[in-house]
Parts: sequence; C-alpha cells; structure tokens
Amino acid sequence: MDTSKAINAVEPFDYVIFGATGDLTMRKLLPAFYYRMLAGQVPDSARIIGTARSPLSRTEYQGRAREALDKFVAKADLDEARVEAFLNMLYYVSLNGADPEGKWADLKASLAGGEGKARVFYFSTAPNLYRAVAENLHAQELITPKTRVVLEKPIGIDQESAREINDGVGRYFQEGQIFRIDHYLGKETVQDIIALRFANPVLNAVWSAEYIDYVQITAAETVGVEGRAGYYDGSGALRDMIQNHLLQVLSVVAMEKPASLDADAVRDAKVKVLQALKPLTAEMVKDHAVRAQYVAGESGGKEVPGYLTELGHESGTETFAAVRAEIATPRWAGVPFYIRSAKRLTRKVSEVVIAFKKTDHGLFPEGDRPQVLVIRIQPDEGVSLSIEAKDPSRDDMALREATLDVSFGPTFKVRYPDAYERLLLDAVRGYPVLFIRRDEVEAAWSWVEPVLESWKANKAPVETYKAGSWGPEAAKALLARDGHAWHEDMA
Ligand SMILES: NC(=O)C1=CN([C@@H]2O[C@H](COP(=O)(O)OP(=O)(O)OC[C@H]3O[C@@H](n4cnc5c(N)ncnc54)[C@H](OP(=O)(O)O)[C@@H]3O)[C@@H](O)[C@H]2O)C=CC1
Ligand SMILES: O=C1O[C@H](COP(=O)(O)O)[C@@H](O)[C@H](O)[C@H]1O
Repeated sequence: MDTSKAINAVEPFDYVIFGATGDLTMRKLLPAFYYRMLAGQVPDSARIIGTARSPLSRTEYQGRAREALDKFVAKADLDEARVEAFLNMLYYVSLNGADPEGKWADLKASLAGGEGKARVFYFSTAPNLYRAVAENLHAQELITPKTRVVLEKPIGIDQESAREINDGVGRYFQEGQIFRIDHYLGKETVQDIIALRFANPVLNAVWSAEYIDYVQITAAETVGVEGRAGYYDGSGALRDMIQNHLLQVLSVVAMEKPASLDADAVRDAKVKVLQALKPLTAEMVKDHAVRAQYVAGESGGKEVPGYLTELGHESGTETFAAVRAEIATPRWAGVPFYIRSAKRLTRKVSEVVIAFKKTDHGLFPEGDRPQVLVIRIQPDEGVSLSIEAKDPSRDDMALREATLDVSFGPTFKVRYPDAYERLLLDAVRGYPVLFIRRDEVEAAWSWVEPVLESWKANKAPVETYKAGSWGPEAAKALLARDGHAWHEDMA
C-alpha cells in the first residue's frame, strides 16, 4: 500500500467509542483507524478513547487493540513503529454509558484540552442504550459545537423503536450532528453506482423501465451467524441486511439525478425512492417475500451445522430473506426489484444485476438474449456487461455472447479500503452524504414492516435451504413467476 501521500487529512479530533471492547470495534473500527493513519489522514494529536464497562487499564486496552491489529490487518501493513504510534493514540475509560452516576469524570478528564477540536461520539453498543448515552453526554456537558454522534445500525427493530431512538438522540443532537452509519454506503463500489449512472451517457440513457426488464440486488454470505447468534436471532436477514444496506443500495440504483452531490440533494433523491416503494399489504407478503433458515450442509469444503443446531433452541428467525419490490415512479413503472440476503450461501458476493429488455432486432438468427449489467460491489469490485458479437468461427452473421469486464482493483491499481475507513473520518469532517438521514431510516422501516408483521404472525412458511446452496426453491419460484431467474441461474 502506498502510504507516502497524505490525502484529505482531517482536522485534529477526539473520538470516543462506546462499546470499545466489542466485536465491531476490534474487527472493524480499530483496523480502519490504523489504515487511515498509514494513509496519513490521522493527525498526530488525535485521541481515540475507548469506553465500555469492563474494568481495564489503558495498557490492557492497548494490549487488546494490538491483538486486534495482528488479527485483522494484513501482515504486510503491520509496521512496528506505526503500530506503536497508533497504540499511543488509544486511551480507555471504564464507564457504563447508560448510568448517569457512572465514571463520567474520568471521560471528562481524558477529553480535557480538546474543547476546540472536532469531537465524535461513536455509539457501538446495543441500540437500546443510545438514548441514555446521549442524555448522559448532555448532562455531563460533553457536547461541544463541533461534536458529532455516530449511530451504529440497527436503528431500532421497527418503525416505532426507530422513532424513539431518533427522538431520544435528537433531543440532544441536531440532525446535522447525527451520523447514522450504513457501511454499505461507505463501500467504494456503492458510491461508484452514482458515477456509473450519471457520468456515463451510455448507461444513463437506458436507465429506466423503457430498457430495463428487472433488477436484482444480492448480498450473499458464506458465514453462519458466528458469535452473534444472540443478536441475530432477534433480528433476522430482513432487519439485519435488507431494511438498511440493501434498501440503501436500491435507493442509489433507482434515484433520480440529484440536484448536486451535496448531502441533502443526494439524500432527498434517495428518500423519494424509499417513499415510492409500492406498499406491501399483509395479503401480498406470501407472494412477494420468502424467508428461510439454513440446515446442515457444506461451507468452505467443511460440513457445517444448521442454524437451529448452532442456536441450540427453536426459532422462526430467517437466515435467508428475499423480497420483490416495485417503485411507483414513471422511471420504474412495472420493473421488479428482487432483493435478497442470506447467511451460508454458496459464495460471498454482493452485487447489483440489471437485466435489460430483449430487443427484437429482426436481423440475426439468434440474439434475443437480454443484455445483463453486473455491478460487483464485492469481491472483485468491478462491472461487466454482456454483449452480442459476431461469432468469428462462422461465415454467416451468427451471434455469440461476450463480456465487457472491468475489475477496478487491477485497473486503478489501488487497495480497496474497508468502508469503515472512509466513514469514520467523514464523521470528523462533518460530511454526511454517506450516512442515512432520519426520514430514510423511517421510510425503510415503513416499507418492511408489513413483511415483519406477517412473518411474526406466521402467515408465511419458514422454508429451509442447505448450507452452501443458493437458498430455498421458493426464492427461485419468486422470480420464475415473472419469467425471471436469479443471476446464478441465468442461462
Ligand atoms: N459486529 C458486527 O459485525 C456489527 C455490529 N453492528 C452493530 O454495532 C454495535 C456493536 O456490535 P458488537 O460490537 O458486535 O457488539 P458486542 O456485543 O461485541 O459489544 C458490545 C459492546 O458494548 C459494550 N457495552 C455494553 N453495555 C454497555 C454500557 N452500558 N456502557 C458502555 N458500554 C457497554 C460492551 O462492553 P462491556 O460489556 O465491557 O460494557 C462491548 O464493548 C451494535 O449496535 C451492532 O448491531 C453493526 C454491524 C456489524
Ligand atoms: O451489517 C452487517 O453486515 C455484515 C456483512 O457486511 P459485508 O460488508 O461483509 O457485506 C453482516 O455479516 C452482518 O450480519 C450485518 O450485521
């Protein structure tokens, strides 16, 4: 990685993480800060203050952080002197963020001298604590004019709880200070959808129902629920991935051209898509949504147990969810958007697939295959477009399918940063375009709620699928009814 150039260094900051001993901090946040330090974006005076209830000394916390870097940073990027410099930025305060009588004086002491700096509070605890932590920060007078608060997902478990969190945090922070994170928006390839659509007239011209037959948005994982079964069983794939990440991707794919690239212009355009999603009624859910759980199968060449075995008790929580959406705008009239996400599928892939309508050219013997554009969000970030070419092995004008394919990594010769790297520092910059506004969160909950309710009332079966497969037959049937197929089954 080229670390010689400092690009977009941010102003001096103090970053306070609530939940600093947790999985997310260790696996994602600390490695992300380290990489940004390598990139020259973190000023020497920055302080990262971890807080959690565990009684740890600063040295013990630095020890845990060191282990996290060893585990989650590529070996080639672990430079001893830089790791030391990074650990020196870390502090730790043992504090129950929900307790007004907690050790707030210790947190105040560690923030001393930082009153003029940018200050970020990152809430990486269970969301039901956000309100209390915000209230305590206010009571302790720790919110300065240059303070921002980052809220980890999920923002609630339904529309009502999302409103309560938004209202609770909103009592002490202005909307402009609240950064609701959705790490999919921080992925380079999700941002790239905006560039692809609006900077390429060839794509822009065909981006509508006139040319597009249907759209698929997939986030498939090979992992099971790992150490997060407690959280996951209360959530499920629809809440965990579709309500937030995949509806955000959908809104970027489907939005009208924003008036500018300013945060409000882009978010105005996105929220209009979410608000235009055709409501699903309770009766529609069984024909428009599929839920399923994985049973024992194979993943990564190993036998793996089913979800219920991993969990150790009965559960109706879905590890696979697929939903058929439609957007009631002139641009998208009649175009189905199929969205799916699941654990323990065949391979890890997040992608957007745009299937174009067949054209009746009336010239060639073949060639009624639809053109397909695939935007690879991850891995092998890039774009491919199937095209028809003349078959060079024949003398007649027979057609043969070929693919225009660009992989961004080798093309641009850059490392693709983890989404959190960008987002952590955007909160310091006070740059909210890649964060979700309150109305977006609430519109997304409003759309998924009938599905959640119908599933809760057991109005649709919980299908099963073998770990390592592409999901249940019912998911194939969801598309087959429209004469369509998921990407892996496209001819
Ligand atoms: N892990 C992941 O991959 C992802 C997580 N998220 C979200 O990030 C957040 C954190 O997740 P994750 O790290 O997995 O959770 P963990 O359960 O691993 O960690 C929770 C953290 O919160 C701390 N904590 C709990 N109660 C309090 C309290 N009263 N005051 C201060 N700290 C407290 C815990 O430390 P202690 O017990 O010492 O207090 C621990 O550091 C959640 O909102 C989750 O939904 C979002 C996307 C992905
Ligand atoms: O938010 C979450 O995302 C991850 C998947 O993220 P990705 O960047 O690897 O696609 C998922 O594993 C987790 O369950 C969910 O909470």
